[in-house]
Amino acid sequence: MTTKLVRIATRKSALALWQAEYVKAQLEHFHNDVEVELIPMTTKGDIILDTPLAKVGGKGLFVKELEVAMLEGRADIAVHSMKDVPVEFPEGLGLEVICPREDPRDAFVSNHINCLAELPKGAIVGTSSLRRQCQIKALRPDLDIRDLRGNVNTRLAKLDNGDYDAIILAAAGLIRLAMPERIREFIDPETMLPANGQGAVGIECRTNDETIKTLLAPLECTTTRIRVLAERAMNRALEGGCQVPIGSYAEINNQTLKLRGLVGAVDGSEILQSEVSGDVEQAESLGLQLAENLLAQGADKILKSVYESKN
Ligand SMILES: NCc1[nH]cc(CCC(=O)O)c1CC(=O)O
Repeated sequence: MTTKLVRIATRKSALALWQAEYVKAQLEHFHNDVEVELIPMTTKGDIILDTPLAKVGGKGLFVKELEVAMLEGRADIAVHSMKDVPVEFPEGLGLEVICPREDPRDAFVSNHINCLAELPKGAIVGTSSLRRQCQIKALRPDLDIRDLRGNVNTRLAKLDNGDYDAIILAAAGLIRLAMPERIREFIDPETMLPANGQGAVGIECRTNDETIKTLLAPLECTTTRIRVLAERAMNRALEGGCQVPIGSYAEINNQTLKLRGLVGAVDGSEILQSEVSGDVEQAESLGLQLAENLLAQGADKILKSVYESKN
């Protein structure tokens, strides 16, 4: 029996490494003839840390270098947080597997306040996500939203330093990094719609690499794939990357998929929302339908002004 080598291209942040180690452990669990090697690399998104992400522009800041490594044969797979993965893939690469989803909700994190609703007037909240910003602003126009960049640990350090009264992070990151106690409140999707794909880990590989695809197959989670497919279809139709004020969230009950979506003005002055449901087999077309509903409400005008303000 010859051992098969699987090389994982990964970012170096604690969360990226956790996700790569998770995939390594899963591959080793399902196959006794694989050897898995991690190839940590630095991406453009990791380097440009002093500019608000929304202004950096360019989709896929965190994935490009990993993709080049696979195309050049220096790595076999890349493990991504689905919400950072652009909707389109380069020629020759594809998303092969979507793993089981962690909690998709946003988390309210603070050292002295219990929940979003208890924030005093004028409190400083850290987030650099336009999606989080617009939803918080719509709910609480009195809050002072300030930019917050960096990986999960950097953001927590800035909170602990007293720069903010509270920060908003994906619950999934805190859970995976073994810091669930940091979460004061899981923010209900009714209050704040998560980003498409939030909490899900995806695996990308060369589309013609049958050996790797066979090895990856057991890691797939069908329900997560369907949910994320619907959420991403909406984003794709709105031509939204990850740095836009767009939220989407799919849930499955029996065979029925319920998809909610939102597009908001960055200052929270306008929030468009819609909801569709249908058979799980229709995941992608439900995503398109939802995007159309939002466009009919004027989502294109809001998104256009967001893109223009970035230039
Ligand atoms: N944009 C950064 C990013 N990409 C994925 C996660 C969290 C984990 C996930 O959504 O799977 C985070 C951090 C955050 O938003 O708090």
